[in-house]
Amino acid sequence: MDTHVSLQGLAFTLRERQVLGIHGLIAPALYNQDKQVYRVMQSFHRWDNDFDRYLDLIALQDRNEKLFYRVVTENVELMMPVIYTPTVGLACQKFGLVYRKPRGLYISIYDLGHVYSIFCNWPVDDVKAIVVTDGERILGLGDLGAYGMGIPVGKLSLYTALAGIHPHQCLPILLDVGTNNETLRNDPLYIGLNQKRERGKKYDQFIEEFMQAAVRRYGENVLIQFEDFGNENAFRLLEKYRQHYCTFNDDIQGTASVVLAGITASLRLTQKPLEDNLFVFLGAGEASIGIANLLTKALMKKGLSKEEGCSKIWLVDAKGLVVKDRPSGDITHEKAPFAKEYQHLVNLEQIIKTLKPTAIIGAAACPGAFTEEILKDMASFNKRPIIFALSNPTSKAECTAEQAYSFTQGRVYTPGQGNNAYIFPGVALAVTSLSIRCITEDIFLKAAESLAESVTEKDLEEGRVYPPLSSIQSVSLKIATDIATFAYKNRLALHIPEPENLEKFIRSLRYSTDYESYAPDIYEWPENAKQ
Ligand SMILES: NC(=O)C1=CN([C@@H]2O[C@H](COP(=O)(O)OP(=O)(O)OC[C@H]3O[C@@H](n4cnc5c(N)ncnc54)[C@H](OP(=O)(O)O)[C@@H]3O)[C@@H](O)[C@H]2O)C=CC1
Ligand SMILES: CC(=O)C(=O)O
Ligand SMILES: [Mg+2]
Repeated sequence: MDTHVSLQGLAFTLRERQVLGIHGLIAPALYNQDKQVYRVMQSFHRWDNDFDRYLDLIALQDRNEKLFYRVVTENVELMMPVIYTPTVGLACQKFGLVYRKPRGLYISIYDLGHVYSIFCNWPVDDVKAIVVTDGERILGLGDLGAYGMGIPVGKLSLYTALAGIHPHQCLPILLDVGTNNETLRNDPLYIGLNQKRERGKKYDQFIEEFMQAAVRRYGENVLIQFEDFGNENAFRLLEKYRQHYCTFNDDIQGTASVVLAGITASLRLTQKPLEDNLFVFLGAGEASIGIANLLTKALMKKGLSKEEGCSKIWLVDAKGLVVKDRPSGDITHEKAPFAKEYQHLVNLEQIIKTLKPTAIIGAAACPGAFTEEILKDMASFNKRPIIFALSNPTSKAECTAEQAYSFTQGRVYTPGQGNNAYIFPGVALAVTSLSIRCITEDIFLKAAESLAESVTEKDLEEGRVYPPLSSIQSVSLKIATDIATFAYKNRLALHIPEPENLEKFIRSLRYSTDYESYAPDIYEWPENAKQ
């Protein structure tokens, strides 16, 4: 009963209320969806903090999904920071409080051997996209174990809100292998397994079984987006599965694409060709290595060799500058191509003074690492320094936009959010609409080009290197269409016949927030209920 009553609420017509047997169970007023939107917005603005707004919105998502997506799609700039970063970070930290109605599947290490049967408990048969996490590196907040479920839920909400992928075709999954976060394990509200993280062979078996079960249940075309896995597993699992499954790692590949797009757009302001730039990354993890690799690919497209491309990119990790033969040894396989023959500097201010980069990119979750001195130095070496502070949530950012503007003596512009949310919904839309089974690096390069093209001269004048969030739905559609065109040219799209007009085809598949009719309405609306 409750499901029916809340599904459309006061927007049920009189006839629908009678046919469904819910007449009298809701107040007599007949609302249309516009009026419901008005009520939601009143409620949204009543709160004085975003966490309460988050709770309000996810309660609406549970109650009336179409209304939820209508308000989010119409108010992306206002609502994205609430249902996604930065508020989703806080929501994950407090997920024991947030957890009411489970949205998505929880599969634990104890389900090893029967993971497929857990998939079969999910009541939807035509899932097209899964976002999965094991909760080990939730944004820059570290290991949040089962509390990490907020991330797949938030990401998939954007699949629908930004790309129009049907919500019932999206499945958030939390793989619970324990947590090494002792505070959480002692938290009486914790909802996950109270044990340390499983690692090694058993973990790998679990992931393998998960991948196989996902395909067995939903077919080989099901998209599996890895999100917020710990560094060690993220790279390994991407390498292991990228050729054989329809999968990508958003933190590595989606981030790479969004940052490459931002850099490409920035070059229109600095008027410096890509190959004349020098990049220093703070952090040499999933985000930084992903960006560095795609940037190298873009440099190679400009005619540089791989070595020449890598020579433009310097990494700084927890042990300082990534150089060959440094005392601590440990240059991982991913960092190795970027390790230089150079002295081992550890202090970032000193590194910046010595290397004089044109661009600095922060993805180390070290708040405030781009100090006043670094920002001032960047402004002294460059007329228009390129500064990306990527770490999430905002409390972990290397600097604020305001600091970047004031310490570089620049004008104050409208800050944007350099977030992979500009990329993954468009990629997912192309992949799920046209059955692209292998998501290659070239697809992320194409997505970056497409996103950079969406940046207008007006955006640049206003200091934006990304389109405004208010246009992100049309940007996602353009990215999807450009990827689709590329995929057909390169025999990556399996949907046949190839649609004549790709944009029209993709658009036609998109989710509508209009209500379904549950019964033909034989009654006229009373005059006083009309809007
Ligand atoms: N804006 C966006 O779209 C995205 C933002 N991010 C954000 O980027 C951040 C990093 O994510 P990710 O790369 O996946 O995380 P990882 O855990 O993979 O990498 C973190 C990196 O930071 C380095 N690091 C840690 N402490 C220091 C320090 N004191 N000085 C220098 N380097 C340090 C680590 O060094 P070492 O290798 O030595 O351990 C590691 O290389 C997070 O805050 C995340 O939210 C991530 C993806 C997308
Ligand atoms: C945005 C994102 O994916 C992250 O910070 O992990
Ligand atoms: Mg992430």
